[in-house]
Amino acid sequence: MSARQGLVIKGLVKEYVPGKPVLRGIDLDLAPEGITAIIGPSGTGKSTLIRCINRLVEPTRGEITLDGAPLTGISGGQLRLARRRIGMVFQEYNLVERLTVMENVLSGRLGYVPLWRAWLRKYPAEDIALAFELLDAVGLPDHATRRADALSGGQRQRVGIARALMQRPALLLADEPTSSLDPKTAVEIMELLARLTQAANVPVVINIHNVELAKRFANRIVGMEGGRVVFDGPPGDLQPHHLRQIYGGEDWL
Ligand SMILES: Nc1ncnc2c1ncn2[C@@H]1O[C@H](COP(=O)(O)OP(=O)(O)OP(=O)(O)O)[C@@H](O)[C@H]1O
Repeated sequence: MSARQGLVIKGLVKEYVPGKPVLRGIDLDLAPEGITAIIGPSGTGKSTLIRCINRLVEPTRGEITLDGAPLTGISGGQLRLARRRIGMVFQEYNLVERLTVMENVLSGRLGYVPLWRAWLRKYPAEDIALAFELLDAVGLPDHATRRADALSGGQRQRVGIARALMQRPALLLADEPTSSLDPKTAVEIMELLARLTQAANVPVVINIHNVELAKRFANRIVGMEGGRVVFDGPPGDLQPHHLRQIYGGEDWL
């Protein structure tokens, strides 16, 4: 398949409980560049949507393709190959706490490196060079040998971003990457994510609660409510009436 067709989602439905859809038919066509922010109230299915894309959650119906290659309807080795092209940044970082920063970053290559090499910690020299480059890029050049559990939240998320980029992904998913961080660190992490993914030409789909951050950093906002997309457009088009529709009520506006 030719490269760079972006992420295409058609008729995506997810029912954790049969007959009770959480996602009720999502259609999205995302360009292979820029940041798309998914906003919406708690429980509306934002995480479910993100996790259907990399198949951490199994869609009930619908199709998803990345650069023309299917992400749905595949399993085993095919799914492993597809997944290694999708980086993921998590709210709670998901680092291996007792391992060093460097080992955590290198683990982004696990889908590419034979298991025996990973066990023996014999990563190819080019992977190690890239890991140092990324540690530098995320502002942690002197932290390679520190254990992950000795880092602050912001530093952990920097490692999480480096690990995701270590995959040389065709798509980066971020599930509330700033929700555990203080407001200043949250902005710094968003700036970093935006800068590095733009430099690497990697499109990002980010699930985010903070509407201001979404508007500041995303090129496109997808507003969800009740398992459906109710707004889809550039940040400048997102008006208070859309926010009322997405979040309900207006006392909070
Ligand atoms: N593994 C699961 N089994 C059953 N129900 C689930 C599961 N995961 C999520 N749900 C339900 O699906 C709905 C959507 O959850 P999801 O986490 O996708 O929403 P969200 O919009 O990301 O919420 P939040 O912003 O609070 O993270 C919720 O009602 C949730 O309880």
